Amino acid sequence: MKPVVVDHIGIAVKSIEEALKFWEATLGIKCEGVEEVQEQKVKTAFLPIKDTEVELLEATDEDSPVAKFIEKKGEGIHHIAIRVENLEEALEELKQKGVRLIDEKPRYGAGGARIAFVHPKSTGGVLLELSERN
Ligand SMILES: C[C@@H](C(=O)O)C(=O)SCCNC(=O)CCNC(=O)[C@H](O)C(C)(C)COP(=O)(O)OP(=O)(O)OC[C@H]1O[C@@H](n2cnc3c(N)ncnc32)[C@H](O)[C@@H]1OP(=O)(O)O
Ligand SMILES: [Co+2]
Repeated sequence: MKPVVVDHIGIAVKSIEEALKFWEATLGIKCEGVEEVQEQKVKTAFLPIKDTEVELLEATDEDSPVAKFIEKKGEGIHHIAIRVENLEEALEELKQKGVRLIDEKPRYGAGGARIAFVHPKSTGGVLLELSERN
Protein backbone atom coordinates (compact mmCIF):
# COMPACT_ATOMS: atom_id res chain seq x y z
CA MET A 1 0.00 0.00 0.00
CA LYS A 2 1.49 3.33 -1.02
CA PRO A 3 0.15 6.17 1.12
CA VAL A 4 0.56 9.39 -0.86
CA VAL A 5 -0.64 12.14 1.49
CA VAL A 6 -3.09 12.80 4.30
CA ASP A 7 -5.96 13.62 1.96
CA HIS A 8 -8.16 15.21 4.63
CA ILE A 9 -9.15 15.30 8.25
CA GLY A 10 -12.90 14.75 8.71
CA ILE A 11 -14.53 16.80 11.46
CA ALA A 12 -18.12 16.09 12.55
CA VAL A 13 -20.12 19.26 13.10
CA LYS A 14 -23.80 19.91 13.85
CA SER A 15 -23.84 22.77 11.36
CA ILE A 16 -21.34 23.58 8.60
CA GLU A 17 -22.60 27.17 8.54
CA GLU A 18 -21.87 27.50 12.25
CA ALA A 19 -18.48 25.77 12.00
CA LEU A 20 -17.39 28.00 9.09
CA LYS A 21 -17.68 30.99 11.44
CA PHE A 22 -14.56 29.58 13.13
CA TRP A 23 -12.70 27.72 10.35
CA GLU A 24 -13.25 30.40 7.71
CA ALA A 25 -14.08 33.70 9.42
CA THR A 26 -11.80 33.34 12.45
CA LEU A 27 -8.99 31.18 11.03
CA GLY A 28 -9.19 32.64 7.53
CA ILE A 29 -9.10 29.27 5.70
CA LYS A 30 -11.22 29.57 2.53
CA CYS A 31 -13.96 27.00 2.05
CA GLU A 32 -13.51 25.58 -1.45
CA GLY A 33 -17.05 24.32 -1.71
CA VAL A 34 -19.91 22.47 -0.09
CA GLU A 35 -21.06 19.14 -1.52
CA GLU A 36 -23.72 16.66 -0.41
CA VAL A 37 -22.74 12.99 -0.62
CA GLN A 38 -26.12 11.27 -0.49
CA GLU A 39 -24.82 7.71 -0.13
CA GLN A 40 -22.97 8.74 3.04
CA LYS A 41 -25.85 10.90 4.30
CA VAL A 42 -23.53 13.86 4.78
CA LYS A 43 -23.00 17.38 3.56
CA THR A 44 -19.28 18.22 3.33
CA ALA A 45 -17.29 21.44 3.18
CA PHE A 46 -13.64 21.24 2.14
CA LEU A 47 -11.09 23.78 3.33
CA PRO A 48 -7.69 23.24 1.68
CA ILE A 49 -4.57 23.81 3.76
CA LYS A 50 -1.56 23.29 1.47
CA ASP A 51 -1.40 19.54 0.61
CA THR A 52 -4.27 18.46 2.85
CA GLU A 53 -7.81 19.60 3.67
CA VAL A 54 -10.19 19.98 6.54
CA GLU A 55 -13.48 18.26 5.72
CA LEU A 56 -16.39 19.56 7.78
CA LEU A 57 -19.17 16.95 7.92
CA GLU A 58 -22.82 17.66 8.69
CA ALA A 59 -25.42 14.86 8.84
CA THR A 60 -28.24 15.07 6.32
CA ASP A 61 -30.29 12.38 8.02
CA GLU A 62 -30.77 11.26 11.62
CA ASP A 63 -29.34 7.84 10.80
CA SER A 64 -26.26 9.34 9.16
CA PRO A 65 -23.01 7.95 10.60
CA VAL A 66 -22.13 11.54 11.51
CA ALA A 67 -25.40 12.03 13.41
CA LYS A 68 -24.76 8.83 15.38
CA PHE A 69 -21.18 9.89 16.05
CA ILE A 70 -22.21 13.33 17.39
CA GLU A 71 -24.98 11.76 19.48
CA LYS A 72 -22.43 9.43 21.08
CA LYS A 73 -19.22 11.50 21.19
CA GLY A 74 -20.21 15.06 20.39
CA GLU A 75 -18.64 17.21 17.67
CA GLY A 76 -14.97 16.66 16.87
CA ILE A 77 -12.49 14.77 14.75
CA HIS A 78 -14.38 11.99 12.96
CA HIS A 79 -11.87 10.36 10.61
CA ILE A 80 -8.53 10.67 8.90
CA ALA A 81 -8.36 10.09 5.14
CA ILE A 82 -5.13 8.83 3.57
CA ARG A 83 -4.81 9.00 -0.20
CA VAL A 84 -3.43 5.87 -1.87
CA GLU A 85 -2.32 5.24 -5.45
CA ASN A 86 -4.43 2.13 -5.95
CA LEU A 87 -7.44 1.62 -3.69
CA GLU A 88 -8.21 -1.96 -4.77
CA GLU A 89 -4.62 -3.02 -4.11
CA ALA A 90 -4.65 -1.30 -0.71
CA LEU A 91 -7.90 -3.00 0.31
CA GLU A 92 -6.67 -6.40 -0.85
CA GLU A 93 -3.43 -5.99 1.08
CA LEU A 94 -5.20 -4.93 4.28
CA LYS A 95 -7.68 -7.79 3.94
CA GLN A 96 -4.78 -10.25 3.62
CA LYS A 97 -3.33 -8.76 6.81
CA GLY A 98 -6.59 -9.42 8.63
CA VAL A 99 -7.56 -5.76 8.95
CA ARG A 100 -11.29 -5.24 9.55
CA LEU A 101 -12.71 -3.36 6.58
CA ILE A 102 -15.99 -1.46 6.65
CA ASP A 103 -15.97 -1.26 2.85
CA GLU A 104 -14.57 -4.26 0.95
CA LYS A 105 -15.24 -2.42 -2.30
CA PRO A 106 -14.63 1.28 -3.11
CA ARG A 107 -17.55 3.69 -2.84
CA TYR A 108 -17.83 7.24 -4.12
CA GLY A 109 -16.94 10.17 -1.87
CA ALA A 110 -16.81 13.92 -2.31
CA GLY A 111 -15.20 15.40 -5.41
CA GLY A 112 -15.65 12.10 -7.23
CA ALA A 113 -12.99 10.40 -5.12
CA ARG A 114 -13.23 6.65 -4.66
CA ILE A 115 -13.16 5.83 -0.95
CA ALA A 116 -13.27 2.93 1.49
CA PHE A 117 -13.34 2.91 5.29
CA VAL A 118 -11.29 0.78 7.68
CA HIS A 119 -12.92 -0.09 11.01
CA PRO A 120 -11.70 1.76 14.12
CA LYS A 121 -11.36 -1.60 15.87
CA SER A 122 -8.43 -2.40 13.56
CA THR A 123 -6.70 0.95 13.79
CA GLY A 124 -6.50 1.61 17.49
CA GLY A 125 -9.66 3.66 17.61
CA VAL A 126 -9.36 5.91 14.57
CA LEU A 127 -11.86 5.71 11.72
CA LEU A 128 -9.58 5.55 8.67
CA GLU A 129 -10.72 6.47 5.18
CA LEU A 130 -8.65 5.42 2.18
CA SER A 131 -9.16 7.57 -0.87
CA GLU A 132 -8.06 7.45 -4.50
CA ARG A 133 -8.30 10.50 -6.67
CA ASN A 134 -7.55 10.36 -10.36
C1 LIG B 1 -17.95 12.14 2.05
C2 LIG B 1 -16.83 11.18 2.39
C3 LIG B 1 -15.53 11.72 1.81
O1 LIG B 1 -14.58 12.10 2.52
O2 LIG B 1 -15.49 11.79 0.57
C4 LIG B 1 -16.78 10.94 3.86
O3 LIG B 1 -15.84 11.26 4.59
S1 LIG B 1 -18.16 10.18 4.46
C5 LIG B 1 -17.97 10.21 6.22
C6 LIG B 1 -19.21 9.54 6.87
N1 LIG B 1 -19.26 8.10 6.57
C7 LIG B 1 -18.74 7.18 7.40
O4 LIG B 1 -18.28 7.45 8.50
C8 LIG B 1 -18.81 5.75 6.87
C9 LIG B 1 -17.97 4.82 7.76
N2 LIG B 1 -18.51 4.78 9.13
C10 LIG B 1 -19.24 3.67 9.53
O5 LIG B 1 -19.46 2.69 8.81
C11 LIG B 1 -19.76 3.70 10.97
O6 LIG B 1 -19.84 5.04 11.40
C12 LIG B 1 -18.84 2.89 11.96
C13 LIG B 1 -17.45 3.50 12.05
C14 LIG B 1 -18.79 1.42 11.53
C15 LIG B 1 -19.48 2.99 13.34
O7 LIG B 1 -20.75 2.42 13.22
P1 LIG B 1 -21.83 2.52 14.38
O8 LIG B 1 -21.93 3.94 14.80
O9 LIG B 1 -23.06 1.82 13.96
O10 LIG B 1 -21.20 1.65 15.47
P2 LIG B 1 -20.85 2.05 16.94
O11 LIG B 1 -21.30 3.43 17.29
O12 LIG B 1 -21.31 0.91 17.78
O13 LIG B 1 -19.26 2.08 16.88
C16 LIG B 1 -18.56 0.86 16.91
C17 LIG B 1 -17.27 1.21 17.64
O14 LIG B 1 -16.54 2.15 16.81
C18 LIG B 1 -16.37 3.35 17.52
N3 LIG B 1 -16.52 4.44 16.56
C19 LIG B 1 -17.63 4.77 15.87
N4 LIG B 1 -17.37 5.81 15.05
C20 LIG B 1 -16.08 6.14 15.26
C21 LIG B 1 -15.21 7.15 14.74
N5 LIG B 1 -15.64 8.03 13.83
N6 LIG B 1 -13.93 7.21 15.17
C22 LIG B 1 -13.48 6.31 16.09
N7 LIG B 1 -14.24 5.34 16.64
C23 LIG B 1 -15.52 5.26 16.22
C24 LIG B 1 -17.43 3.40 18.60
O15 LIG B 1 -16.99 4.19 19.70
C25 LIG B 1 -17.52 1.93 18.96
O16 LIG B 1 -16.42 1.61 19.79
P3 LIG B 1 -16.71 0.95 21.24
O17 LIG B 1 -17.40 -0.36 20.92
O18 LIG B 1 -15.35 0.79 21.85
O19 LIG B 1 -17.60 1.95 21.92
CO1 LIG C 1 -13.88 11.92 4.41
